[in-house]
Amino acid sequence: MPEMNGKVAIITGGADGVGEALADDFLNRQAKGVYIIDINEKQGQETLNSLKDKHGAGRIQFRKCDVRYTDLLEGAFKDCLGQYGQLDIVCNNAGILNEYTRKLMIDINLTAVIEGTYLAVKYMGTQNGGKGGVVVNTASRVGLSPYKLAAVYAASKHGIVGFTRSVAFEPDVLSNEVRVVAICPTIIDTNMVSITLEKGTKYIKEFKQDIAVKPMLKTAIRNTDVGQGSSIRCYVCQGVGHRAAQCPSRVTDVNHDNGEQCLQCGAIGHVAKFCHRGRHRGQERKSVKPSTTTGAAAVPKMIEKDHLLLASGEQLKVVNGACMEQSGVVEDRTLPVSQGKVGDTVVTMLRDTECNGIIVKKSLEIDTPYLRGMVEALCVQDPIYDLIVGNVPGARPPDDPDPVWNMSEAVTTRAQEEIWLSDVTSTVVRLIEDGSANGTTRLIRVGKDPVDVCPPNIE
Ligand SMILES: NC(=O)C1=CN([C@@H]2O[C@H](COP(=O)(O)OP(=O)(O)OC[C@H]3O[C@@H](n4cnc5c(N)ncnc54)[C@H](O)[C@@H]3O)[C@@H](O)[C@H]2O)C=CC1
Ligand SMILES: CCCCC/C=C\C=C\C(=O)C/C=C\C/C=C\CCCC(=O)O
Repeated sequence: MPEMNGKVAIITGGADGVGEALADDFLNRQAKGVYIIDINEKQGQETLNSLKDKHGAGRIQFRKCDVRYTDLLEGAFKDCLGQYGQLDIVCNNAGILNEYTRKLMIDINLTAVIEGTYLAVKYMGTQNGGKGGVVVNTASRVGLSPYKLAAVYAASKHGIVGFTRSVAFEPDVLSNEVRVVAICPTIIDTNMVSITLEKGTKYIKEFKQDIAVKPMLKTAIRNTDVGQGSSIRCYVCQGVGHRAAQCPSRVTDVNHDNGEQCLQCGAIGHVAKFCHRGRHRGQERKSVKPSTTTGAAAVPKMIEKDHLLLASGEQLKVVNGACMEQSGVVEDRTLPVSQGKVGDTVVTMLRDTECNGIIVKKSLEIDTPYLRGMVEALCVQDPIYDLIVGNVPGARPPDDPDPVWNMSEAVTTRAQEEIWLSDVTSTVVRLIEDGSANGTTRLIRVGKDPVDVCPPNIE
């Protein structure tokens, strides 16, 4: 994939599991160099050799280092820069799950991630001779909500999430042109799972009961030999005897070329979340028609798996399938979900690239990090979020919310309003309660266009 072309990445905890898979993926995407840091020398050498066999010797390095020692970690950063002359991406990924060694776990999972982030700013920052770059901190699903079977681990991951969300907007970090993001995966069948269930927690029985009632998680670890030690197992295909880096099934996975049709640009060979064509040109996307022209036919009736079933019978994929549990409950905080305001009401909003309109419960004016001003909107009784901002003119891309937007200070100056509204003046729309017996909300189009009332049963 071209976007990694010529980039150099450091990956901590890269000898195994998620880090190893990241290394392999970056190399497949034509990264210029991947520099693996890991405390496990034997595993590191093994991974180094297998990645060299696969990708060639010059593009992969391994350095034994315990991330808890910041001076040693800094030595590795310097060595990487010496080897490749540049650094563009830092993945602070090393982590453990052991509820019996609490301080150690916080040191590795949280403190080392914090130090690794500041080292990344120091060595990639534009004010320090670098070209800027990206920091990717590996948190977890349990960094976003409580997890009673691994409380200290969950605390360390909550710490990563809180730190990442804060440091990303630290003035020094912004001015150095370093982006800082976190990833929050749910359970992945790496050695971490088998090791944890062997000696990292006393709640093995509870964990097994937990996953037994969660089909998605059960699938994710379906072949883990709990308590059988750490035999080499591929977490991609679940097969024994090879690692993810050597997994034959990864070839298509890495290229995202599985014959599926992209909902954004219509092309075959990639899915919407990997679509680059539509990325900053939301208006070209064609998965959902603009709201006011669709009327009742486009009103979502119910969620079925990862689709909205429309009254017309049409099915629309509304958000990434990964966020839909089989129960139909949407719960994935890794989506671009933010707080926003509709009038004076604080709402949870989703910046949804699979949608071309705006969906609100009731709205006159919105104020969010992705879009502000009067909007044309589809009114739905129970949307999956109070406010969904699709690919309407003026909407910022999901990975580029307004960095200075602050909910508590969300006030609009007249000058700002004019700028924000410049794109939408032809169809300024008001949502009103029509006061009819059934309480139906109607869309009333005002502004430059003649007044036009949408079908009454739009809910
Ligand atoms: N496996 C899972 O279900 C999930 C894992 N994660 C996170 O993903 C990250 C990677 O985990 P996995 O690949 O699953 O585990 P893993 O155990 O397969 O890999 C972790 C790597 O980190 C290295 N490491 C541990 N302590 C270190 C230290 N002090 N210094 C340097 N390297 C060290 C290990 O040697 C190992 O190679 C961790 O931060 C973990 O918390 C997040 C969500 C789910
Ligand atoms: C208590 C034993 C946990 C063993 C799992 C091993 C590693 C997990 C690493 C994580 O980061 C955890 C990710 C997800 C949590 C696992 C199950 C969560 C069930 C969460 C839920 O209730 O949906």
